[in-house]
Amino acid sequence: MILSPIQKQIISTSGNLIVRASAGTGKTHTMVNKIAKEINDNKSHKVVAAITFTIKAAQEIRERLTVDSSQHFIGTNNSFAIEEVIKPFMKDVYGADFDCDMNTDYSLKIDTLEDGIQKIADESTLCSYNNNKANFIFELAQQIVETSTACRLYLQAKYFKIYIDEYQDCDKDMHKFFMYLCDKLGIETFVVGDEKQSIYIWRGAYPDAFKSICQKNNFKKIFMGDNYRSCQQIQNYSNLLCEETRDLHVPIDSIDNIVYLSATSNTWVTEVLKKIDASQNSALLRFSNANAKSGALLLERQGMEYVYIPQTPIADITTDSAWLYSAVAKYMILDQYSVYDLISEIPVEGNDSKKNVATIKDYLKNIETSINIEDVDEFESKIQDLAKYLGYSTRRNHIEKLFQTIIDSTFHVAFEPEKYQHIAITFHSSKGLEFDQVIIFAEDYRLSDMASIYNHYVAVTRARYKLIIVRLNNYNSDVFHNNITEIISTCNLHIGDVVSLV
Ligand SMILES: Nc1ncnc2c1ncn2[C@@H]1O[C@H](COP(=O)(O)OP(=O)(O)OP(=O)(O)O)[C@@H](O)[C@H]1O
Repeated sequence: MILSPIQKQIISTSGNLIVRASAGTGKTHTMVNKIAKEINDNKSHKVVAAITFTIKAAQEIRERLTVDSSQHFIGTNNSFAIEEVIKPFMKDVYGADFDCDMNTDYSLKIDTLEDGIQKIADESTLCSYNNNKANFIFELAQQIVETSTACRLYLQAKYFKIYIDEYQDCDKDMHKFFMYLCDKLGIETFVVGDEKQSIYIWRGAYPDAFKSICQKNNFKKIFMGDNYRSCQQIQNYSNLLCEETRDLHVPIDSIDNIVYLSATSNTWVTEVLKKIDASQNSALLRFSNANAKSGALLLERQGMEYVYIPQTPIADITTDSAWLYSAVAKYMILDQYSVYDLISEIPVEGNDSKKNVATIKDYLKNIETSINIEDVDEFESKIQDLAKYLGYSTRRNHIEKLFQTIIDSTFHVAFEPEKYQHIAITFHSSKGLEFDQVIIFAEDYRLSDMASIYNHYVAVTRARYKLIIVRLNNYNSDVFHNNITEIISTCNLHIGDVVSLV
């Protein structure tokens, strides 16, 4: 892929930099190229930290990097705070009692920093606050970095640059921590994100933090607006949703790529199927799993095979063994997933895994045998053997969820959604994905606040060339309709100028 001039400019800009990147602008591609270049140019012994929100995104960066990244930290924001600050330096601030191995379990809740610290002392477990607007891990990491000289010297001596992806999803505590590393410790920082794609405000994400970096004098700013994914009409529609991008609207001749379809709950399926090209892929994106599931069923009944991609029982596990459950499930379910794939998922940021392939294979064979005889006790003990070998702890209820995920084949599609041409999922799980055609429902986006507008923006920008917005005859759809009409009218346009009304 040839880099665009703006992508090249981002790669060659040194120093602190914030990139505001609209959907489909190739931000991951650009960040990976930038990291590779700056690692190559680096003449010191120092390394970089590439920080993302999910293990999957971190793996994607590691896989895409064309340079040796084994000495560098590539991992999630939480693992950075835990592995680089809390685990090594907690004892420096809170005493030798904290020189211990720590697990994480974010389903365990506490109310205060003191309670959380006590939990670490008593159970060696890092948990999370009941109040999801506050972040225990990053509050603790902040305390440690501010108090421990050794911690500060360590970070300054080790890192020449920190890259943070999806910054709009950072909460206040993460933002404070990362800005401390940048402003107080002088570690060069690159952040990329898009406030318009902030779909986690409900769980503490604070897009104003991202916007506030744009006001900082010590950061250069670049805006990426060229969407390589969506056709011009879909770009226009998405750009009209937020004030900052409204001036990117480009007049076009045809408005057939977005269909705004009024229907009833009895007629929408027939009407949608008239507009969908069966030979191209498509996704039905809904707010709730229940609606995604029932929508897929209705579409399927009328002859188009839509596969509902469910949330698996293991998806809500929040301990640090979560990756292991997911990897074991993939190993058992997917033909193409090998022991090497499982090993590549071990979250050992900055270090190559030293685990023995043959040993892991033996453990996996034992697990497979226990599944074949459907013996959950035996399964538990075999999972425990593997987890212990890899240095992880397990819980009975999590193992039961894993067992259920593997033996109930209805969950298997969730491990290879790309195999299916037409899928139905929640729009939260569509983040980062793209489809030729996307079907959404007006009732899922009231557009009465920024959180709802951002949700709509993310869903809309998943589409390459066709977007179908279904307007059912109900109150929420009417609220959507009134708000979208008003938003579009602020640009002196009428809804019929922007979408094709059916
Ligand atoms: N310079 C380029 N030339 C052509 N295509 C590009 C270029 N950069 C990115 N693309 C393509 O644009 C699409 C969007 O890229 P990518 O998924 O990396 O964007 P993104 O910014 O991460 O998107 P989002 O934030 O919406 O998930 C991809 O299909 C990618 O291959």
